[in-house]
Amino acid sequence: MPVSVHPPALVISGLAKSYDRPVITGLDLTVNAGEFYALLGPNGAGKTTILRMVAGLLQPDAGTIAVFGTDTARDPLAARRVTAWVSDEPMVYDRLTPLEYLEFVAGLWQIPAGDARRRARDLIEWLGLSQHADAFCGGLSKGMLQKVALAGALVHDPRLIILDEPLTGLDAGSARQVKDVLIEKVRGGVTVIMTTHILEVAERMAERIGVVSRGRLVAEGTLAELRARIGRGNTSLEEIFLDLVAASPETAAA
Ligand SMILES: Nc1ncnc2c1ncn2[C@@H]1O[C@H](COP(=O)(O)OP(=O)(O)OP(=O)(O)O)[C@@H](O)[C@H]1O
Repeated sequence: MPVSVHPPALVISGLAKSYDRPVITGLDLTVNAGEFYALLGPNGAGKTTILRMVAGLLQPDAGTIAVFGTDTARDPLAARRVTAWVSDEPMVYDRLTPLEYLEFVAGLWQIPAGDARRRARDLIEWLGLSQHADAFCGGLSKGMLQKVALAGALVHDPRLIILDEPLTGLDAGSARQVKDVLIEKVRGGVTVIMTTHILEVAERMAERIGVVSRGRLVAEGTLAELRARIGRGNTSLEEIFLDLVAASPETAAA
């Protein structure tokens, strides 16, 4: 099948994954290029499992995932080259400074040393880490490490950024910096998909919102579309979210 000139950033079809029981059960999801998309859902709904499969860290049992038209099973490296994955558990090397860590990651992507140093310095400044650029990561707070991990994920200039709960544990200032970086990226044409339990963040930042319940997408749309779907005007996202999850057949079956 020929690949379209402007494929969506992400197309998931019929995705399924079981652990000791089915967790993702036939998920279809499309995110357009350049979109800011928020994935919401109750604890255990399967959001992290979905994103880990998109990032190539977990093998689906069934279904396909295409990133900018590239099937992640057929050409995982090409898909990873354009994707950034930011886990909710930042993992960086304790005995490296943020600057060294970013240069190391850039090296893995075979970015020339001079270029790597420039990108690393820019990201460190952008995320307000300049004061800590030369301290060992092992001595940084969790919030700072989250920002270092985010910088590490951005160093190869990905076109799709996938983040799992990127704002949890960040103070107001750091959360602002991370939000600004993501908004700036979307303005530059990058696609951002993130999970969040902070509904206000989804409401303010995301162009479209997907609600996952028990491994399925139970609703999707702009805030206005979700409001219209539950038939109530001027309702908060929190109320919409609770209504949608409660009304989903998966919840009713449970
Ligand atoms: N490695 C694993 N082995 C067995 N079960 C798992 C594993 N990882 C996740 N699960 C189960 O899969 C389900 C979905 O988990 P997942 O972490 O994807 O949900 P989530 O929507 O990201 O939840 P949260 O909002 O709490 O982070 C949960 O019931 C979880 O216990």
